[in-house]
Amino acid sequence: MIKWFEQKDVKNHDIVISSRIRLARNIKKYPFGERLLDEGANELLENVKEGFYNQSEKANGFFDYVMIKDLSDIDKVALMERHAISPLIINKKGVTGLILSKDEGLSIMVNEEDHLRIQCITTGMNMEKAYNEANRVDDLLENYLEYAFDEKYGYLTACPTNVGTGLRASYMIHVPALESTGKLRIILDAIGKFGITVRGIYGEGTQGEGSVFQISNQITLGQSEQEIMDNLNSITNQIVEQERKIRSSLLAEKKYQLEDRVYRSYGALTNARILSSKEAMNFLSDLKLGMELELIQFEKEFNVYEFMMAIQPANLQKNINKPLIVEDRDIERATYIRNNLPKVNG
Ligand SMILES: Nc1ncnc2c1ncn2[C@@H]1O[C@H](COP(=O)(O)OP(=O)(O)OP(=O)(O)O)[C@@H](O)[C@H]1O
Repeated sequence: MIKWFEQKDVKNHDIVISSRIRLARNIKKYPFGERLLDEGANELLENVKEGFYNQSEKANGFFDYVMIKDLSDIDKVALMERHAISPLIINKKGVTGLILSKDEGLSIMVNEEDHLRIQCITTGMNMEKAYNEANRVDDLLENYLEYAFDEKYGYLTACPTNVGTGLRASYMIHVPALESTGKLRIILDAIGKFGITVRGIYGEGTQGEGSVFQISNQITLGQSEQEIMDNLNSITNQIVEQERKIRSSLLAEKKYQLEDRVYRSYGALTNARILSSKEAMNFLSDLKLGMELELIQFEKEFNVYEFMMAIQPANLQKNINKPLIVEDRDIERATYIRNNLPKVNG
């Protein structure tokens, strides 16, 4: 089955890498957060699993279930690098579980910050699809489990910042033109006023890498799901428009400098013997931009974002099938890229 990030031809796919919806839900009969002890957490996990698999006739064969503690450290981090689980659940002590669709687009994290974190990721700018899918799983679980819900406040959550809809909508964007011209900072400062926040490539507390960032709603209370998504869509459309405008003017005014940067990055990727993931991300970001502006063409089609994930520390170790210390990883990363990057045309 193809993964969510392997799908193509979705709106604004060049700039918007993916759309994500996550719903925070809790079950009424269990204590929230740290107050939930292992016994209750185990029972809750079994309940969720049973509820999900019994009600979704398609679940068997389309979804995998694992306890996070049963995964190796590399597998955990590899899933995080592919955005299937959050950094938080990796380090969380206690009983935590994951139900994950084969395409890795739909997941239910159990006993993360909240009892349930339902997440759907789709490729490109397609929040509606992400929302519909997450909603379907939410309805299915709600048939079986009694959620903690208050008439006045909405869904109750472990952290008050998620109360209400419990919804976070987010777009992962690649904005090299805005970043390199210093305009990104200005935009990011301004969008806070509209209740939108910017996070790094792996969410809260992480940095942007290779000009990839995530923008999401901060407010979950006092707005409907549709309002939250409309607000984020309108800001994202403006960011996409600005990024396109700057790309066009760079192309018109600094084509050679841009072309030079793209080819230097290609040169480094195909010749370097040691590459950190940060360096590789920056070079790949230049290639992505170069391809989209038709400054560079490859002999065969390739998805730069998929490549960006493949060279992250844990996924790299999985791809070459051996554990490595940092120094060796940087050498293997350079080798992996040299061996797998397609050749340029002409
Ligand atoms: N648009 C997106 N596409 C792919 N992955 C995403 C996207 N947005 C967020 N993620 C991933 O979701 C995970 C959690 O991100 P983040 O911490 O921002 O969200 P959260 O679930 O809302 O958490 P919290 O409620 O603790 O703030 C991270 O691994 C992040 O990379």
